[in-house]
Amino acid sequence: MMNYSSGPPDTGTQTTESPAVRAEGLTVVRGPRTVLRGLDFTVPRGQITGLLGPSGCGKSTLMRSIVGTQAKATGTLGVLGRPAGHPTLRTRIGYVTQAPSVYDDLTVRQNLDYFAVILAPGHAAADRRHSDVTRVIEDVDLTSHADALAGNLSGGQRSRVSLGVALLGTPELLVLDEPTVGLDPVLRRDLWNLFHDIATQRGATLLISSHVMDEAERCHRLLLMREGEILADDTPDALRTRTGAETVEAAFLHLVDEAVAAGHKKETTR
Ligand SMILES: Nc1ncnc2c1ncn2[C@@H]1O[C@H](COP(=O)(O)OP(=O)(O)OP(=O)(O)O)[C@@H](O)[C@H]1O
Repeated sequence: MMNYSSGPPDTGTQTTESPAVRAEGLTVVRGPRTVLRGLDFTVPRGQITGLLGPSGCGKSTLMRSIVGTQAKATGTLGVLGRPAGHPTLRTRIGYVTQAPSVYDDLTVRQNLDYFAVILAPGHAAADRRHSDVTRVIEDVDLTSHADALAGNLSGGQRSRVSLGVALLGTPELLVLDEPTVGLDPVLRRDLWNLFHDIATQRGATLLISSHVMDEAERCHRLLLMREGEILADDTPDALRTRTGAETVEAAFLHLVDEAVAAGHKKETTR
């Protein structure tokens, strides 16, 4: 069960400076394991925050907590000024999981039409739905496949249909779990350009997970994770400067070595 405390009361007068996400002591237990260990962090509004770390470090669990679908999460977790999982957040957050959620027996356009009707039902919204769906198909570069069955698409194309669904409602917060896995370099570049457009032109906040370190360089801020803990919460530049490393990847490895050394030190002084 989700068991977040709500944090400071939501006054409905959040300033643009208040972070999109604020976590204090966020802890998640999955099965016998404590997967997130008392995390404190913020995700600033209108920027791209990258969530990076090795496979199994807890990135998806953290994202599921933010979108309100993670069981056994405790601590304080505020999202867009509400406790995570609050019903009013449903239309304000777009979430794309690693497994594409598309209907194989519908075409790309039919998939998007279906979700567009859920977001904006009624005859009066038909024209808007049509233009939204066409815009999104262009955004995710699937115009030439708009009438192809989703079941006949490649893995990367199916992921882009899922991303399109999340972009339909012009959400304030987009949570994207490894959206570029399996994509070729040109598509990855185009998608990152799209992410930047969404942040700068629409003022949306994006939280994007990846374990590809070169993608870290494209983020405004980074949360670097390891084994359920946050190793660093900073800009790519500040991380490189702080560690004296040339790349974020080298900075991350430096921080891992530091954390391991600190762990050893703690063990030997016990
Ligand atoms: N249902 C579950 N029961 C117990 N442990 C789980 C369960 N699901 C995930 N875990 C564990 O939680 C930890 C974090 O998993 P999570 O999926 O959040 O990692 P991740 O960083 O997103 O990994 P990846 O990059 O491979 O997707 C992992 O060690 C995993 O084994």
